[in-house]
Amino acid sequence: MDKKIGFIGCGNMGKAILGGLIASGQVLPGNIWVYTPSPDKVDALREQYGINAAQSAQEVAQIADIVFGAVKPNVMLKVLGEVNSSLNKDTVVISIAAGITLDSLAKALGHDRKIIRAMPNTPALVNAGMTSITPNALVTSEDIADAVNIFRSFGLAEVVSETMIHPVVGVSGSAPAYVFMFIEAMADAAVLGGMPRKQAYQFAAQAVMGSAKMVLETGQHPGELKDMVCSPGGTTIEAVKVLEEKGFRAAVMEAVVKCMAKSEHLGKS
Ligand SMILES: NC(=O)C1=CN([C@@H]2O[C@H](COP(=O)(O)OP(=O)(O)OC[C@H]3O[C@@H](n4cnc5c(N)ncnc54)[C@H](OP(=O)(O)O)[C@@H]3O)[C@@H](O)[C@H]2O)C=CC1
Ligand SMILES: O=C(O)[C@@H]1CCC=N1
Repeated sequence: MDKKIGFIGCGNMGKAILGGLIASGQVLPGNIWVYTPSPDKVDALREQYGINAAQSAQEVAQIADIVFGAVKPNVMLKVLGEVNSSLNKDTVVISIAAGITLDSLAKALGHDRKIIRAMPNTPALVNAGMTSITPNALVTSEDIADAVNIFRSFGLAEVVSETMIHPVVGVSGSAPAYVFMFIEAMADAAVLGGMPRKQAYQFAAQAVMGSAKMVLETGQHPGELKDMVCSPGGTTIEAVKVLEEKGFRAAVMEAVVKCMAKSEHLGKS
């Protein structure tokens, strides 16, 4: 793609997108402009990836065809409002902020602006991201195809209606955090069993990745795949019983429900 891509803000999530995009070869580093308020952080990104360090958010807005707003939700509308007059007529603005609706983005940017609300996740950095894309009515099918290509260059991406955004945050945007906790806990137990820590993380992470791949690639129900592991009178069913007794599934569901509720609350505040 020869479009110019801009990042206003480039912390944990912005860096994951930037790193994934460059690794995919879809966009050349020379076609990417990044601004963050700390010059040393932009310089570090320029050294690591060879991108252009912008002096201001306005500079990114002037140059880029597609501008990522990758700042925290509490400053997103202010930051985008301040660069609005620097954007070109056809620029597509992609906000990745949790809880910031297309409606509030249009209020900050004007109702004639092409806006996409996206919800990515940090595995973008290792080519395994999952992103939802929700365009407003002004975004053309060509712009949508560009956005889908960008997000698919480092994982999976689906266009969804804005009503799906809270489940998306719960089941993919925030989900890496719960999965990392699960990996950490399994590895801690393996360490308790005598395994060296580094090896424990490798075994736990590979088990999670392999299991996820089986769900995605076999099309079989997760319960069926679980049953395939549980030998009668074996080791696994002992572990499964404890997870059921401790309310593992209910805890995960409750956590995701809380996450969705917070996403909804952010959208109203
Ligand atoms: N982290 C995640 O897993 C996910 C995050 N998101 C969304 O991504 C967004 C960013 O989150 P995350 O990357 O975690 O946050 P970070 O705090 O890691 O990054 C925020 C970035 O914004 C920059 N920034 C702060 N103030 C301004 C400003 N006034 N103008 C321009 N840039 C500014 C920061 O620069 P500096 O460091 O120089 O202050 C930093 O680069 C949020 O809206 C969040 O909802 C969405 C999906 C997943
Ligand atoms: O915790 C958050 O608010 C952001 C949104 C999704 C993942 N991280």
